[in-house]
Amino acid sequence: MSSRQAPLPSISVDNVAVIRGNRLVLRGLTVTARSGDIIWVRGANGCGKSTLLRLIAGLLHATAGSIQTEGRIALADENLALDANLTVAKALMFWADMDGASADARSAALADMDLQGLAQVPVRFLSTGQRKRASIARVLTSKADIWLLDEPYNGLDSASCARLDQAITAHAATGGIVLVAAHQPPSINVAHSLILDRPEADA
Ligand SMILES: Nc1ncnc2c1ncn2[C@@H]1O[C@H](COP(=O)(O)OP(=O)(O)OP(=O)(O)O)[C@@H](O)[C@H]1O
Repeated sequence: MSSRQAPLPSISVDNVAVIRGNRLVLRGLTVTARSGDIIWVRGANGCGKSTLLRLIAGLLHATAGSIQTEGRIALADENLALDANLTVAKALMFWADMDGASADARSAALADMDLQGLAQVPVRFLSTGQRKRASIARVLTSKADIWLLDEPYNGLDSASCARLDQAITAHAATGGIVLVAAHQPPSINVAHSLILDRPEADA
C-alpha cells in the first residue's frame, strides 16, 4: 500500500492583473494561502472580490500573472448552482455524485446547515436565506479542500451565521482553506484580511 499522502491545499496568486470589460479590475495582486488559513477578502464595491474568487476557481482567466492551486475547490457565489426543480436533497446528491462524495456527506451537510426539514422541498421554493444555506451545504457536501465563499453571510439569520462560522472553523482546523469575501468582518478568527484596492475609475 502506498504511504504517499495528498499534498496540502494551497493557493498562490502571483502578480495577477485582470481586465473585465474595459476596466482594469485587479493589478499586481499577490496572495498566498496555506492549509488551515481563513482569509477575509474585503474592499469597496467593484474592487474585484468576486473576480478574485472566480479566478481562483478557474472560471476566469488572468490577463497577466499566474494562479496555482493545490486541492479541490468549491465556490459558493450568487449563482446557486442547484437545480431549481429538484428537491434540496436530490439537488445536493447530484453534486455529491459529481464530486465523488457520499450520501453520508450530503446528510451531514444538510444537518450542518439545519436543512433536514427542507430536504424534500424543491429548491425553487426556498427563501433567500434558505437558498444561501443550501449553497453552503453544497460546498460542505463537495468535501473540497478550498472553499471560496462570496458574501456567505448575506441573508442568513444569526443562528445560521453561527452554523456557518462553526463549519468554516472546523474546515480550517482540519487543514482546509477558506476565503470569505464579505463587507463585514467574519466573527471568527481570520489568518489575515486581504484588502483589494478601490477600482481606478472610482478612486
Ligand atoms: N461579466 C463582467 N463583464 C465585465 N465587467 C464585469 C463583469 N463582472 C464584473 N465586472 C466588473 O468587474 C469589477 C469587479 O467586479 P466584482 O463583482 O469582482 O466586484 P466585488 O468587489 O465583488 O463587488 P461587490 O462588493 O459589489 O460585490 C466591477 O467593475 C464590475 O463592473
